[in-house]
Amino acid sequence: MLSLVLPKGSLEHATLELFAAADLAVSRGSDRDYHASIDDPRIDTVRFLRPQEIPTYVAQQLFDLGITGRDWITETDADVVSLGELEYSKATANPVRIVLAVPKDHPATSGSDLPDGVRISTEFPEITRRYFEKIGVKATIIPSYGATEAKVPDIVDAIVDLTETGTSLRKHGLKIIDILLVSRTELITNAAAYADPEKRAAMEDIALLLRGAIRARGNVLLKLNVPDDRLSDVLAVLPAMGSPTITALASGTMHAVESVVPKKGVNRLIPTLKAAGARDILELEISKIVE
Ligand SMILES: Nc1ncnc2c1ncn2[C@@H]1O[C@H](COP(=O)(O)OP(=O)(O)OP(=O)(O)O)[C@@H](O)[C@H]1O
Ligand SMILES: O=P(O)(O)OC[C@H]1O[C@H](OP(=O)(O)OP(=O)(O)O)[C@H](O)[C@@H]1O
Repeated sequence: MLSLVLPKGSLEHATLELFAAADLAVSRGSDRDYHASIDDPRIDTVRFLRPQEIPTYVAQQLFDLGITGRDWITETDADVVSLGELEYSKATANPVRIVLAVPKDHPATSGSDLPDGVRISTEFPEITRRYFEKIGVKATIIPSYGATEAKVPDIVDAIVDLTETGTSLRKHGLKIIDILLVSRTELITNAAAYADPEKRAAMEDIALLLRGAIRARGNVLLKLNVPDDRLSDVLAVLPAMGSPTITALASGTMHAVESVVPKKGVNRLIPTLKAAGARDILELEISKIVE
């Protein structure tokens, strides 16, 4: 029923991992195969394309559903309907930022400190044009096709580029003087597909599975038994997503406790729970959390 377009390039690997975790594993002949499939009756076709082009093709109804960055939706100004953000980037769960950067020793501390005629290299000429128009600086915008950081200071004075971890900017001795956009990965559709009740229901199912898989990341389920007289001590040290589930056991004077907790720190939490009186502690992986 749905035609789906996924991003090739920076987001490709993380997208494939997410779809597998959401029980929507993508099958294709090789990583050079731009046609793929998902063994799910809600998804008829799967294509891989560059994220820059995805908003336009989704807006033109060539695809019902797509994944791309907010940066390219803004740059292309495509008429798409967002089904919400998905918390992942190339390397982390954090958003990326489109920033204005200059060499570390440059006196400018914001975009408006730059003089008219300043030369800017960028892969985002529209976002850059709108920004300089807004701050009233007449910049010369030079489109870049990659390796943008390497062009300062001899080819251009400053760059507008994407940063996630900041590694590339640091490596090239650049400092950020303004943030033009904070961009997350998004699930997008068009008004026609969104207005079709069957397609909309299918897209909402897919969104729910993807979000459930993201929400589960970094969490585990702890199950433990606690003697009644130690219950308050154990609950005092047990973090919980919401509140823990507590069930009286059929025999004796014990309660069973279940709680979703962050994986980070569980190596300290388990001994602390044991010291507080917990027994029979199980740590289980979680594939999805749908609240
Ligand atoms: N660390 C990252 N570096 C680059 N893009 C990232 C990163 N994390 C997330 N993204 C997102 O991935 C998309 C990358 O799109 P784009 O087409 O510019 O790059 P690409 O296809 O990965 O190719 P290239 O790396 O050659 O620029 C953007 O929407 C961007 O916001
Ligand atoms: O802040 P960081 O974590 O270092 O990530 C950001 C860098 O990653 C991307 O470059 P990419 O490697 O895709 O090459 P490109 O410059 O040729 O697009 C982007 O254009 C930045 O240069």
